[in-house]
Amino acid sequence: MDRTTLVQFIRRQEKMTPGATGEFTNLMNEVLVAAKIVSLQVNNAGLGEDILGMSGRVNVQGEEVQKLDDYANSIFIKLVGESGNICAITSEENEKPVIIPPDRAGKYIFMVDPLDGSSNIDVNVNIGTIFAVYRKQSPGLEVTDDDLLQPGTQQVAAGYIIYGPSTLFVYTSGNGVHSFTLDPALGEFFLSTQNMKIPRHGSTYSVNEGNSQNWQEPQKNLVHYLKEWDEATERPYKLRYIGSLVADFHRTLLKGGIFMYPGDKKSPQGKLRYAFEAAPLAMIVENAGGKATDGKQRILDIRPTDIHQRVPLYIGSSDDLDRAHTLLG
Ligand SMILES: O=P(O)(O)OC[C@H]1O[C@](O)(COP(=O)(O)O)[C@@H](O)[C@@H]1O
Ligand SMILES: [Mg+2]
Ligand SMILES: [Mg+2]
Repeated sequence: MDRTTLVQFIRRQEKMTPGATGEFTNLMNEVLVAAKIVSLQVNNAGLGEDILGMSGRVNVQGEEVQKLDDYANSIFIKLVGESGNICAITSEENEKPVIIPPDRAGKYIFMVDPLDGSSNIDVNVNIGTIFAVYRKQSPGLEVTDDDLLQPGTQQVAAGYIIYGPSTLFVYTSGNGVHSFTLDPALGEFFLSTQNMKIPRHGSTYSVNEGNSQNWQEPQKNLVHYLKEWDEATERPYKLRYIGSLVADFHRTLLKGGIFMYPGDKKSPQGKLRYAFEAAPLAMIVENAGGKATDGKQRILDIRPTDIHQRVPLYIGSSDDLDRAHTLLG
């Protein structure tokens, strides 16, 4: 393993940006410290402090909040919010944006799904954090919708952390996708893979087939096609579905294939959130040579109208996405 640390790597990349002031590196340093703290808690969940189970709260999404959701949310908001580089934070767990007082604010905006894969917290299956960084767009000190509701193309950086057998930090700032592994003994993330590229096509599809009775016909036809035997077009695909977006996406990034969370008759916009899940992963997959759409349009081109907007998500290998779009019509 390369002994380049995550901060060294980010500082080196930022230095290549004309006029860079080091603020971005400072911000990312707070993100990775928050990730280390959450990783410690996740890896020791069940030991000592009672961090498992429900918090008794229901969030703006109408979902029961687990204690680890709340814990991760508080850690990222506190550390990133106090970095001095942020003017606002939006979180899947907070109905309203957290606005930083102007005397302690900076030029970036941080958007976060602090704990992704909540249904897997108490069964010791991979969970994670997904985040995005934007620049403040509006002039002056006030934070406006122009700052909070930006299309994914405006992301300065995006990344995710996977907490599990090893804690991985995967990240892009538009110059390739790079992964870092946490050395728990040293408490440091070290570079493990530079310039990750997703295979042009894979052999797995990833979707919750339990929802199939609510799918529209084109979605049903697509999954039926993927499951049919046809050696000439390398089918059938194998089904792999963990129920943690970060883990299903990470496998797709490494092995190729397609992950889908479609809209359906009950939830036309699907389940996943644009700002905290779809847009960050879309920036990553495109920087790795893959594609991400809502079944029709490029995810990154969508301008959200609400910070908690949901969007159908099709993401993965370029050939598999092209095949899906042909069948979805
Ligand atoms: O249980 P379902 O409907 O298949 O949904 C699974 C999806 O829900 C999620 O857990 C939603 O994310 P949160 O856990 O952050 O709410 C994704 O990680 C996962 O892909
Ligand atoms: Mg999530
Ligand atoms: Mg979450």
